[in-house]
Amino acid sequence: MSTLGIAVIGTGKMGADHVRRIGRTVGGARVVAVADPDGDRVKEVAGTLDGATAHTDPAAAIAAPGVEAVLIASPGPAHEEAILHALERELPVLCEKPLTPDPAGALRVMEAEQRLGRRLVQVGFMRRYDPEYERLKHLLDADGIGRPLFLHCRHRNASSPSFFTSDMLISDSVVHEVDAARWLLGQEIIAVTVLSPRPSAAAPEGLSDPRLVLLETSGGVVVDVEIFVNCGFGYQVQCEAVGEAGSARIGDGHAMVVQSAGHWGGAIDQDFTVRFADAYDRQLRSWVAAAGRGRVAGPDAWDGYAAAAVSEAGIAAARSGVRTAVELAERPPLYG
Ligand SMILES: NC(=O)c1ccc[n+]([C@@H]2O[C@H](COP(=O)([O-])OP(=O)(O)OC[C@H]3O[C@@H](n4cnc5c(N)ncnc54)[C@H](O)[C@@H]3O)[C@@H](O)[C@H]2O)c1
Ligand SMILES: O[C@H]1[C@H](O)[C@@H](O)[C@H](O)[C@@H](O)[C@H]1O
Repeated sequence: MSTLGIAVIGTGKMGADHVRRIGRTVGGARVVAVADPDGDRVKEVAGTLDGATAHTDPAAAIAAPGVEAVLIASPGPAHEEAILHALERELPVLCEKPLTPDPAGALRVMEAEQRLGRRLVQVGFMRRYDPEYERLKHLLDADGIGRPLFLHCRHRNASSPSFFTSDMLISDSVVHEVDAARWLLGQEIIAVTVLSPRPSAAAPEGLSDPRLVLLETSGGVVVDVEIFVNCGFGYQVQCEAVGEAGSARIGDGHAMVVQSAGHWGGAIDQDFTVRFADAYDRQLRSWVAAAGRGRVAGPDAWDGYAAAAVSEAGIAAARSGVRTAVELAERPPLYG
């Protein structure tokens, strides 16, 4: 079997994690080039690889010999440029979420794909590959709890990175719930309302954390998302679907409950790299298999665009305090 040569763009926390996964848990692929404007960082990551070239310019990594597919893990605002370089070379892409922070950038990515006449971009909405989310999706698809009415979601991070902004609570964090809700329900999000309580004392100065985000769907379902990125105690992603004939809940993380010395309890994951380890592996395996055939199989640029349009409405709603409608372009036939 031939191995797929991958360029990894951005070698920070997520990029380095993907590089490790490709080496250890994903067969049929190898990293042949890495890029990061931080020269020391990119050399350090390249040093863990056998024969990969290190670049400070993403375009040079994408054009490096042996590159057949591109994995983008740079910050959101840098995604569009790297995707367009990859599409110029007709290379399959796995781009970390968000596809782009704004819908205008996502539309340009879709235009480039439409010029090529095929989909080459997959967005890293890895929750679609999480076994618990998959089970919930199967239940809803099988009408297991009747017609859905609510999704109650909690998304908590132990702490936020230094570069995190109030807008990013929506465009970088809640974007996962936006995609999960669209996928679980098979409906678009049509309006967003954001409530911002008094910030937690643990939130960095100026960060509006936590927030409550209300999403309304085209099918009349209401999705509430508590986003709290400095909760202090760990990483939690929970979702309860309530339907006309029952409810189903995932993300309680009760893999093992210990009872000892007059107490009961278990551990809370501290990080997404632990909670979603399986999902990242399965996402990568699926992308590598499809990319080897020159295709993509998972969430596509339309999904990235729709999520960016909801983020834009959510950011406006948070600033105005007013329910804000989502403006969505017509879905091009390529994404039908
Ligand atoms: N799917 C998930 O659960 C998940 C988890 C964490 C991060 N992410 C996403 O992964 C991406 C990276 O996040 P991170 O946490 O690794 O951030 P990070 O800050 O740890 O790493 C980003 C890296 O990109 C580099 N970089 C900056 N500009 C660049 C450019 N123009 N081209 C290439 N590299 C550039 C930085 O020097 C840094 O090394 C973001 O899109 C983020 O939203 C996804
Ligand atoms: O970039 C990260 C990542 O997407 C995590 O999955 C999410 O929980 C964080 O809130 C976000 O900042």
